[in-house]
Amino acid sequence: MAAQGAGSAGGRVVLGVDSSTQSTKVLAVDAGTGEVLARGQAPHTVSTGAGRETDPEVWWDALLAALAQIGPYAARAEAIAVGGQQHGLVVLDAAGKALRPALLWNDTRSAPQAAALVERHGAQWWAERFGSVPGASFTVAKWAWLRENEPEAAAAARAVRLPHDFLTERLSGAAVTDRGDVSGTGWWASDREEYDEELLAGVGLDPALLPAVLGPGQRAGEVRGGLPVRAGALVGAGTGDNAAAALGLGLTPGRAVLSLGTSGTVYSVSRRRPADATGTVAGFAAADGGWLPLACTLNCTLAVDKVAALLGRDREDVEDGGSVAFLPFLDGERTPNLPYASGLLTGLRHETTAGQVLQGAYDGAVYALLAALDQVLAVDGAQATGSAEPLLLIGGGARGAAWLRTVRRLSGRDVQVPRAAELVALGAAVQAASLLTGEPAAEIASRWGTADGPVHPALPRDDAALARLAAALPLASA
Ligand SMILES: Nc1ncnc2c1ncn2[C@@H]1O[C@H](COP(=O)(O)OP(=O)(O)O)[C@@H](O)[C@H]1O
Ligand SMILES: O=C(CO)[C@@H](O)[C@H](O)COP(=O)(O)O
Repeated sequence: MAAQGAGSAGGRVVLGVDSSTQSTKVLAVDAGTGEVLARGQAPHTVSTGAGRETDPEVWWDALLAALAQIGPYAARAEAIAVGGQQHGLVVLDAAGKALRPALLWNDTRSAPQAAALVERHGAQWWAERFGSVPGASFTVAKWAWLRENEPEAAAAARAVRLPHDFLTERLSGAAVTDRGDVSGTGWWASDREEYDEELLAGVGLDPALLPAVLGPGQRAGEVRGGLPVRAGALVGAGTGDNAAAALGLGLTPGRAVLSLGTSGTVYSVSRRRPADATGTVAGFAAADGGWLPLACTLNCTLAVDKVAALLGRDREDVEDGGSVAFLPFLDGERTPNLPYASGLLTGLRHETTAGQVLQGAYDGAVYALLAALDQVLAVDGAQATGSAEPLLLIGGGARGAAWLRTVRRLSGRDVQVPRAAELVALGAAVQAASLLTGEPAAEIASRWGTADGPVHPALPRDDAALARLAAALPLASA
């Protein structure tokens, strides 16, 4: 499609979708100004107990429900794109029906398979070839788990997808993914930017079952008939949720994002391909052609909300002081790689208050993310000039005063909170608008002012709290 530029964008409607762990959000956005015209949201159900699973039909129904909430904008939209939770394993039959619920990124049952894959090839091999050392979250470990535990489901698979691919295919009929999301599978070689057939053969996955990988700016196709979105509207390639938010923010090297949602993530964009053999920093690809070094935790807003509920307190009802160290690893942990860990509370005294325990959970939830911040920024290396720039704080937790104060206290950095609340959906809308007008995504994000918002000045860094957490960590690994 020929580039039309900003002038042609005014008054035209694009849709951005965020299909994350807990819910689907849809924004209808004016492609010219970035004004959010309407918003829809519908919840997902996630299994509890040993695993974390969601039936992909739940995502599709939630997308339809969220679209129903945006009134006439669904039918008016000229383009749509989907940002989705990363890594999830979706196995489909020949008719496109899920053979079993999707195994989600925060399902740690695949930890032994991840460890075996790293053992088989070595961490250095993984880092150099794939940019990441796979942990339990990576799709390749989930596929290995499925083959070992439910071989009949693996054998029956006629298509293997990521969550956002599943939705893109339902919208357009196209079996595609993008380089951002595919980089979290563990079977896409980031050094060559293609599926790694040797690795796929080793894990018994036929490459024919995988979607085609679209490059930046490529489109998946058009919306098929019979859906609430106008038939013929353009469908973007979509991407993983973190890559979508980076697109939405118009992120440039040297600026870091801290996202507080079901997962905690810290990331930046880089012109250099990441290859961290320690496994702390995952070497994802960005949706615009660059790279997205990222560290991710399993225990963030849900863990802190759970602790608040256990204490019978509002999530904002925190108190300073005291001597506790709280590692809220309620779901096991990914950063650091402790999939079998559980929550750990140390330093309790008679004078400890419930508010201090709750504050301890906040501290423990951001500790590892802030520890990885410099490593994430270092990937772009000498060219990264803006490491003193404010941290961008996004995700549901960015709406909370206690989260904001915790990040300022433990990072010792200025923190900027974009006024735009839904950066993943907005990033998907940026991709859709870029497809429609032919403008680069970064120009659209800049015109829309997506990162604009107040900057909260740094607080003196609470080194005592950080030291207590550092001392507690070896106990969680025991
Ligand atoms: N006003 C708020 N203050 C603090 N936390 C909030 C607020 N609103 C939502 N949250 C948190 O945000 C989380 C959801 O964040 P979100 O980024 O939407 O998650 P996800 O993308 O993983 O589905 C909830 O678990 C909740 O704890
Ligand atoms: O696994 C990762 C990143 O590698 C997670 O960030 C998922 O992409 C889920 O995101 P949220 O639902 O928490 O936004």
